[in-house]
Amino acid sequence: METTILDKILAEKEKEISMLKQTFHPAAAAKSPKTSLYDRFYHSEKMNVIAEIKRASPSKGEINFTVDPTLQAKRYEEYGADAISVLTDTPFFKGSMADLQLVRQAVDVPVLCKDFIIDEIQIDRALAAGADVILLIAAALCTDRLGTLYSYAKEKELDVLLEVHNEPEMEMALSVDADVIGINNRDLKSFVVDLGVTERLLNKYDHPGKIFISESGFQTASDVERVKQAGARGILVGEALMKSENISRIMMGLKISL
Ligand SMILES: O=C(O)c1ccccc1NCC(=O)[C@H](O)[C@H](O)COP(=O)(O)O
Repeated sequence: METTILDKILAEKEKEISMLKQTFHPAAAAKSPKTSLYDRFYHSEKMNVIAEIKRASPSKGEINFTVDPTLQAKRYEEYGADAISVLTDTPFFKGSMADLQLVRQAVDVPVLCKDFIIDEIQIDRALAAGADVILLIAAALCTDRLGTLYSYAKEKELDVLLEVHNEPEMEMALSVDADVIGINNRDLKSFVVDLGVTERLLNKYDHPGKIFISESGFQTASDVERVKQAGARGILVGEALMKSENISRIMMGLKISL
């Protein structure tokens, strides 16, 4: 079988985790009580925007190497971001946990540690760096491990954005009773981005109690309108914001009324 980029990323993560187990010793990091992502996003009257710090990606190469994460995060918050996602993977996205720490210090909105989490120690590290939310990707885990890591994060009072891309992964998310489900429009194996993925899955799975976030590929207000019509209450946007010289204008287009 062909090795995909996700396979390569996960192989790197295994190495990173072995190193981490030798070097990182989690102190009992206490999380300050905050409104949950679910409650925030549930009550909002505008499309919830998770704005991403994304220096590079496997599909696009360099996006913005020279970004100042502190300044970028402050701009995102000022122009209405409801949460900030920080890509902390280094080999493939050129991000770091240091980026996450800087963002944490700069803003009050929830901060998402966007990484490829397959082990509890990565959750401990995200918590220690100040994350409020972690990403779990169904495509990277079997259902049992997904459930174990989901419960582990929740026990530590972290919110979880559980990412899916197709029907079997949506079934996994529902089986662990995830309350915030991300639908990635990008196929992590082929890199094809299609907003129709959100439309198809939300047409099929009608779960009024869940918050659905549509991820990847947003450029214009009409893109956002499409996923709003499908039932998404939030979007996750990286490249369009990272490449823009006018974040305020882009953000205005994204924050449509719900
Ligand atoms: O973006 C990639 O090339 C990529 C490749 C492999 C795994 C994950 C990848 N991206 C992570 C994301 O899901 C996006 O950063 C996020 O949804 C924002 O997408 P965009 O607005 O299209 O930059």
